[in-house]
Amino acid sequence: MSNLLFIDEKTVQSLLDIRQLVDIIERALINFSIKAETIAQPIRTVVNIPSQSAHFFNMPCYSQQDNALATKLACLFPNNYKLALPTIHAVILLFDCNTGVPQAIIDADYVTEMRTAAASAVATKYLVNDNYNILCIIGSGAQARSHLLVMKAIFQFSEIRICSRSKSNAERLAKDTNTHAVIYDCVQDAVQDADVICTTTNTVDPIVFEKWIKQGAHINAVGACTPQRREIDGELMRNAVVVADSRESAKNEAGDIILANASVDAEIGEIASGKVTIDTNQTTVFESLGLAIEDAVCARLIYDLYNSRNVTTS
Ligand SMILES: NC(=O)C1=CN([C@@H]2O[C@H](COP(=O)(O)OP(=O)(O)OC[C@H]3O[C@@H](n4cnc5c(N)ncnc54)[C@H](O)[C@@H]3O)[C@@H](O)[C@H]2O)C=CC1
Ligand SMILES: O=C(O)C1=NCCCC1
Repeated sequence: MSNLLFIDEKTVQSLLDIRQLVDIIERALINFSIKAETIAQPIRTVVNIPSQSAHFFNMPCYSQQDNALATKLACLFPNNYKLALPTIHAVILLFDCNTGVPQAIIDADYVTEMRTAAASAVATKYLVNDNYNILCIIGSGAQARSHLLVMKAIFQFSEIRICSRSKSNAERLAKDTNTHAVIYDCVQDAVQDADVICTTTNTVDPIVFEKWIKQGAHINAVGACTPQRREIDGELMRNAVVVADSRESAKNEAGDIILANASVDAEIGEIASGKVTIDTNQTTVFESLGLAIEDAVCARLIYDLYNSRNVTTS
């Protein structure tokens, strides 16, 4: 194991380009949905830590065409905000596909933030109504930040709204990301007439309701990744066109779907590949659970770029 690399967060940040990231995530989502035989990705295991309302995820994946064999280990500790610590900490372990030799341990906090936003960008590309104007980000944490950065880089919105329970956090996020944003602390007001809504919160109970949103809006529902949590109200989930990153993950992990008794109409990879077509005049929800393949392709890209550029920033 003498060549095992550790690639730190700063180096990861210097290597990843948003457009390239969105492209590889789109390819990964397509392969996941239509070339399933070349990918091995069991449903992730989740170890619960009840004393902290926390979860420890193990997310393994092998993708033949991406030359990627990796697992991500991620901790979700929602109470960390009390300690001014990030809620999610993650590392990816990358292995050589031919020999099983470990190649790298990669700090995956930034990867988790950006690849999730990239998946939302792919969903938005295929599900948003052509005449979109207003983006509304709900939440002001790590995912809110990455979603703002990626959405701004990929789409042209005429108005950006950030909604957070604390207006000062939303203002800070706008300042940090150099975003001219309208700030809200009321979700009902913030989502009114919005064309794209990204929910990026740790809430347990629904915060977005059908009667508040515009018919034909597109929602990237990112925050509710366990069967007990939901961000989107049941009526909206049952009436909208629901697109998931993975049907199997949705069935096992998505509180928004399980608790609403809603169904998944398609996987985003099926739509991006052209296998399934969706009428974008309908209200759509992209239910994002987060897939190990997204992390595996990022890890391979980061490792290859690191070696080709021989970057050392630390
Ligand atoms: N779909 C995916 O692939 C991924 C999903 N996630 C999920 O995204 C969520 C957010 O993650 P981070 O941004 O890293 O967390 P964070 O802790 O940095 O941000 C969470 C935000 O939610 C807000 N919030 C919490 N409860 C709320 C409520 N009841 N109403 C309104 N806002 C509320 C907080 O104020 C904060 O702004 C987590 O629940 C996590 O499980 C995280 C990574 C990947
Ligand atoms: O997909 C991921 O990565 C995560 N999803 C749920 C929360 C922890 C990280």
